[in-house]
Amino acid sequence: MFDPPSFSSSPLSAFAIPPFPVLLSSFFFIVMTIILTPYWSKGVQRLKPASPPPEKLRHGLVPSAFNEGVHAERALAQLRGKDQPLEKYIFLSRLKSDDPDLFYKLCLENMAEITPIIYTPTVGDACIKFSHIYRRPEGLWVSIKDKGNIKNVLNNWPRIDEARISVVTDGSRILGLGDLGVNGMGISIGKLSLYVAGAGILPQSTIPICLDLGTNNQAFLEDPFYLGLRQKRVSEQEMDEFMDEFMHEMTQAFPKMMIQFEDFSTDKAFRYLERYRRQYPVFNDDIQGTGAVVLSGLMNAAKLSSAASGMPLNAHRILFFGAGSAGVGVATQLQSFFTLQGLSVEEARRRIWLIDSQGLVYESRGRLAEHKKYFARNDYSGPPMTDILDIIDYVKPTALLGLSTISGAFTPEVLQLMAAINPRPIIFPLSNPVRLSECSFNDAVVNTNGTVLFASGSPFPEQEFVGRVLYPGQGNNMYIFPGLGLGAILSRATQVTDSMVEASSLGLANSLTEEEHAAGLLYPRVERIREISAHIAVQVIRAAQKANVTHSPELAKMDDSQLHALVKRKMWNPSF
Ligand SMILES: NC(=O)C1=CN([C@@H]2O[C@H](COP(=O)(O)OP(=O)(O)OC[C@H]3O[C@@H](n4cnc5c(N)ncnc54)[C@H](O)[C@@H]3O)[C@@H](O)[C@H]2O)C=CC1
Ligand SMILES: CC(=O)C(=O)O
Ligand SMILES: [Mg+2]
Repeated sequence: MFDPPSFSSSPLSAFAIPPFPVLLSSFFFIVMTIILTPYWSKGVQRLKPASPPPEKLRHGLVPSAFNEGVHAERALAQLRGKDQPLEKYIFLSRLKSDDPDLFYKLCLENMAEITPIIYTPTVGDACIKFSHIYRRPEGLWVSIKDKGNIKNVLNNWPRIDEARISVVTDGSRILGLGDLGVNGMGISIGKLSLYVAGAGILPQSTIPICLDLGTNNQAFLEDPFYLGLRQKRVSEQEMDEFMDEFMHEMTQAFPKMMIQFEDFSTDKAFRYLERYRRQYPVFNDDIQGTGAVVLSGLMNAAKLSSAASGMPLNAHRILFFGAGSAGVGVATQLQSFFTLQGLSVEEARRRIWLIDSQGLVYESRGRLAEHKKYFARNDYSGPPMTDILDIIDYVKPTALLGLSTISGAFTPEVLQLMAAINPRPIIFPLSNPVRLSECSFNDAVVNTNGTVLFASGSPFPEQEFVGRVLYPGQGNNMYIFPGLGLGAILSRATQVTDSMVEASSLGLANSLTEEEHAAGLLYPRVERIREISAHIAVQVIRAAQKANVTHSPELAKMDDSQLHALVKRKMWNPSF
């Protein structure tokens, strides 16, 4: 019998000289490796999915008549073929993870159609059902159980060096829907999709973050599908300790990160904005972003209203229905509407009235929450005034702004009374989502005989009235945060100052085209969001430079047109 040669019989066999055939084949292998390596490595590189692979390599992997342009139309037809908004949301969410370029191409080309699906109002339903429609991980989850170990959780993020912007929620007040616990992740995801679509932020530099600090939503605690901790919300002290660690570790793990706080319940919204805003680049979208977007729309509306009434701009009277983080945030920002007209800050404060769940907010009413004190009236001391009609009669507002979450609170009588005292009443029902809006556009048009200057938080369709088409404005912070965030990132701002927020608002207000002004719009058309965000980003960068909070000396040397060109160049575009 032939015995195969043994190379392993002695401990030194690994060093023994192999027989000739083996030597020959090894030599052949080495030569071929040297010759072919450049081709193989090129081939491997060419197979990388970073840029679309050449058509040749796709041969056989796609059907013969496949064409990207037609495929985009196909995807849009698939989207439109779905009946329910939530099905559309799920379809788009899947598309975003399968093919981000196609997803963002569709967003950019169909902003007015897609924004209400990935954002308000549908994102509200998606958040309510988030634990039921959940498919795959997206974003970063940090829970109270991670306290003391947050650093390691953050370091698990796969693209740590690229991270530039995060939207952080604790889910305690999602839109006007209350405490949705970790289901709030949907709002962080939705806002960041708008950062990408609206301002060209690189998709891979965004991190949606949801903090799991328990929930007081009993139905969720009992729901077997609920994705969060089964415990009530932690105490204020425990949350403070958690937040201090979280914010510190965020800046350690992601030193170039801008942080947007989103949909924290009112007490926490004010608390954590105040606690961190001078230490980290952070802003609160509900307080500051909403303030900026409403200031902008109000500036445009007040001009039209004053043109009809002859009333000077500084004589407007603003009544807020709702005095939470959004109401008080907007009221604070609106003071600059009056100071820009020459009033002192104190005079500006006196142009503003608040209503909360107990009626008109005034000093002698009794104990007031801290955030309401600044705007509490000292010129009324009678019995509590609780009826909105009585309050309108007393204040005689030119503008009525709703941030209350009370659906239908602006009844036909309220709207008619506003129209009776103003040739062009300003009515902004800003609560989200649509079903919580204080009134619909149709109600506002009909009950003011078409004179209303209208903006809502969620979108309403345009209306025909007496042979004219009337357009509703969308007074939503989505017009502000993409440009504000982009400006802050590009200037490497160390803080988001009040002046940067105000600059974003003025930038938005003066971004309307002549055609938009002629159509009576209060906000630019959403299809122009990229252009608007670029314009806002330039104003924000300039404000950051003036406030001396930037780390980008090269931008300071540019004139405005160079800076604008740079901002546009920096915007990511889907390649499809
Ligand atoms: N359009 C936009 O861009 C934005 C809209 N919002 C919306 O604003 C709404 C309020 O948000 P937050 O201020 O954070 O909520 P919040 O719950 O802190 O404030 C609600 C306010 O409405 C008052 N209110 C409740 N019931 C009332 C009643 N029956 N009569 C009079 N006042 C009543 C409350 O006292 C409270 O002052 C939400 O629907 C949210 O979606 C928030 C941020 C941005
Ligand atoms: C739009 C938004 O931020 C909100 O409704 O909370
Ligand atoms: Mg919000």
